[in-house]
Order: sequence, then structure tokens, then C-alpha cells
Amino acid sequence: MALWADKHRPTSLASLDYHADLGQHLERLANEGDFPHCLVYGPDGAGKKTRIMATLRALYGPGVEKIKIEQRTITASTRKIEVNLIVSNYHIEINPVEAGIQDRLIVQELIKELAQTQNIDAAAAKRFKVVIISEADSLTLPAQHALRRTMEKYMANLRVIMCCNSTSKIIPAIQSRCLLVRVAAPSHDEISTILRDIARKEGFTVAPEVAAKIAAESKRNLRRAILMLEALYVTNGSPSTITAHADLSGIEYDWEVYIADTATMIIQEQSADRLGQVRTRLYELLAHCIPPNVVMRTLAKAIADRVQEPMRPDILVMAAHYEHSMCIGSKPIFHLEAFVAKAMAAYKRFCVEMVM
Ligand SMILES: Nc1ncnc2c1ncn2[C@@H]1O[C@H](COP(=O)(O)OP(=O)(O)OP(=O)(O)O)[C@@H](O)[C@H]1O
Repeated sequence: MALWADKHRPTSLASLDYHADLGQHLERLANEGDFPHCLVYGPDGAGKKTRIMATLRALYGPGVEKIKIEQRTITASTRKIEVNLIVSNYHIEINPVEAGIQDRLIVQELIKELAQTQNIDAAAAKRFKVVIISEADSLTLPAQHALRRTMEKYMANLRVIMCCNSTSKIIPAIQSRCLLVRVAAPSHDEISTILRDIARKEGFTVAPEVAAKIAAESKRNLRRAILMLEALYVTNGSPSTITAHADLSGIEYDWEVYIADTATMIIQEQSADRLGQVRTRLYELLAHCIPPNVVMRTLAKAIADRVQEPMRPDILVMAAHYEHSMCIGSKPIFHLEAFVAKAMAAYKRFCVEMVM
């Protein structure tokens, strides 16, 4: 059974509930002859992927939703890289994170292969195929340079749509070849309306206060808000009405609570022993597939919330520094642990200076 976040995902540009101007703009582009390469960016759960798929539907029709997962092996001199692709007759979707530092090969080999095969469906509305690159901000520099060349060379039968959180890690040469499409996070009111709409479709009602509270808790991440609503509905035994008194405390993500507790441990004691205990918890988070940069950011935020005001900027600067070193280095655990050690030392120093 599909989660509500997937079940109630709008499929056409016309049915998108917010950023109507953006939807109309994409519709116009899809209907005009010349569709550009696009760089779609915005925060998590803002609706980027939904808009990309709706645009593909406007370009090719509902056939683009018939997707399958294909496993490919790319052989490069001595190494074999296995990647999973999502493919339809009209597009492929790749995630460069799967290939790590070998992502240049995916860009070169897979995209080239796709670009060289013409669309065999003579009745197809468009002669070009589309490559979606998700998490494009994790593309390495060599991969981005290879992509730039590929975009130029195969413009006749290929369009690239990149999806990422921010354009800051995308080289200017690619940005200048793309239409930049910003998908801002929906407002609290927009999220509340969507939640109440989903509740109606599922046959129950939700008090406006609860919908507003979930919207605020979700930090304007719509997917998260929908998941929270579903969790609340299920944990309350699928009631016909969720009243304003419903208890929202049980629907937080476990891993976030775990990180918040870890931050409390860091603030309570700064010692080698405590660092060892925190390391075990960091391993635990990584073993449960929480991305290292998400762990770093959430932990930094949780520590910053727990320290005195003057120390907050220092904690965030340290986290930014170690997140950067984590991107260019290997073994995320080293960088996470270094951040914790540094934060512990800084906090201890701060406390000593306060009492002197
Ligand atoms: N216009 C909309 N109306 C109603 N629901 C929407 C709309 N846009 C997106 N959603 C819902 O929000 C959820 C998140 O959307 P989507 O997956 O497109 O976000 P995203 O920005 O690609 O997220 P991420 O970067 O985290 O992958 C989806 O599950 C979808 O159901």
C-alpha cells in the first residue's frame, strides 16, 4: 500500500496546489518546441520532483509514468560500477551518489548512450529524451565538466534536468546552460490546506489547529508534513476526526530524537569517555542510512540550541568547516567525530571562562 505522500502526489502541472505561476511557466515551456536544459533547486520536500515529473508528463503524456528499475554495470578499465536507473521510454533518472567518485563515468557513458539512441517512437511528441540527475549537487567536479561537454554535444536529442538543494555546488558553466527553476518551500498555510485536502480524500477530517501545528513542525517540508499526518492518523487508530486536542508528541522521527539526545550528552560532559559514547551513537546513525551531512547539520543545530547565545555562531562555523572537509575527504565518521571533539573542547573552554 502506497504512503499518502506518493498516493496523493499530483501528476499534472495543472493540478499542482501551490506555485501556480511556476506550473504555468513549465507548461508553456513544455508546449513550445524548444525545451531547455533545467536546473531545479529548492529545499527538501518542496515539490521539485513532483514538478519535474509533471513537466515530463506535459512533454510526453502519461506513458512517462510507466517506469521500471534497471540495473546497469559500467566497466571502466579495471573497475566495475553497478548503478540502478529509473527508466521509461522517454527518460532515465540517475543518482550520481551511487557511483561516488566514479560519477564521471556515469555521466559520460550512460548519457552518451542515451543521447546516441534516437527516440524510436515515431509518434513521440518530442524528438529528444530527458536525463534527470537527482542530488546533482553531489556531482564531483570532473563529472560536472564531463556533463557540460555532453550537454553541448548532444543538445539535438537530449535534455538534462538536474535536481538539487542549492545551485552553489554547480559550476557556472553548467548553470549558464540551464534554465534555473527555483521551487521554494510551501508556506504553512499552503501545507495546512494540502493536509486537510488529503484527510478529506482519505475520508476523515482534521482540525485546522492540528494541520497548522503539523505544518509548523514539518519546517515547511511537505513530504514530512504528509508523513506526520499519516503517522498521527494511524497511531490514533484511524479516527473519523482528528480533534484539536490530538497529541502530536509521538510522531517525531526517532533519529531526530536520537540526535537531540546525543547533543544533550555532549553538553552534559566533555571527556574522552563521552566522546567514545558519542562515536558509537554516530556509527549507529550512519548504519541506519541517515546521510552524514544530515547528521552533521541536525547535530550542529541541536548543540547550538543547547549552548549560550555567544557560542552559537562558533558551533555553526565548526560544523560548516567539517561538513566541507567531509565532502572532499573519505570516511564521514572521522569528520563527524572531529566536529564533536572540537565542539566539546570549545564548550568546555567557554564554561571555564564564564566562571573565571
Ligand atoms: N503541488 C502539490 N500539491 C500537493 N502535494 C504536493 C505538491 N507538490 C508536492 N507534493 C507532495 O509533497 C511531497 C514532496 O514532494 P517532492 O518529492 O516533489 O519534493 P522534493 O522537493 O523533490 O523533495 P526532496 O528534495 O526531499 O526529494 C510529495 O510526496 C508530494 O506528494
